[in-house]
Amino acid sequence: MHRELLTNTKLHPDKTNKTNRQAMFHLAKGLYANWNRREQYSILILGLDNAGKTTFLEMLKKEYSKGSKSPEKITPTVGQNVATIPVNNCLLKFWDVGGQETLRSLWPEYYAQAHGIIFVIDSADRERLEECCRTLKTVVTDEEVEGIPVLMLANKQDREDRMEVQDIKEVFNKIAEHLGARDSRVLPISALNKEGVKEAAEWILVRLRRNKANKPPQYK
Ligand SMILES: Nc1nc2c(ncn2[C@@H]2O[C@H](COP(=O)(O)OP(=O)(O)OP(=O)(O)O)[C@@H](O)[C@H]2O)c(=O)[nH]1
Ligand SMILES: [Mg+2]
Repeated sequence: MHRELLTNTKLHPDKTNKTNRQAMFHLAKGLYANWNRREQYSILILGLDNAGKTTFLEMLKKEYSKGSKSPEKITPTVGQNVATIPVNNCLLKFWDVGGQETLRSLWPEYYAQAHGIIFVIDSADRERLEECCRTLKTVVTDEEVEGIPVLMLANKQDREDRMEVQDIKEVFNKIAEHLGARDSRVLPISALNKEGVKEAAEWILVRLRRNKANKPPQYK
């Protein structure tokens, strides 16, 4: 019986070669696919309406990939804008959601999937600084956001009526104390002039990678 089976399964030398070649091909294909897979992190862009979130995202697209909207075509976000952008051999999937007060109740829906948060501040909007602080506090004290890196962007640095970066840092670093051991930073940028945009993406990517063991990326 065994002998019969063996005899029956004995392959013709040509067939063996073909089978081996096929196996090698599939192995190589699998290895290549795995080797070629990139880490993908999701980043949530938050901040009050008019802070410059969508402008920041469009400028990121301009910096790292093709096809971005020109600033004059950007309108207030009612739903969400999603863009996956390749940065330093990784993929950053940005979720830009509307900042109007009525839309902020939707933010927590995104927390669970976020590997990091970018909070955009309008450096020229003194009147809403208090509202901005309150909003950020609500975000960073949410337990679903616990442990993930938070980058605060003091945007619109090109405006003459902007608040001093040092003053903004003082206010927002106090809130960042809530972040405990988490990585956080205030960076000055001008989304409109594409200044500081690349630095922001690189800063957050380093922190996302550092936090990889706590919140693993997806592989794409
Ligand atoms: N001067 C200046 N204006 C900016 C800058 N970034 C954005 N703006 C302007 O601010 C306004 C609002 O920008 P958006 O990007 O739509 O703001 P948003 O945060 O996405 O707003 P919502 O979608 O309503 O939450 C637009 O008129 C932009 O051109 C900047 O760096 N400097
Ligand atoms: Mg927007």
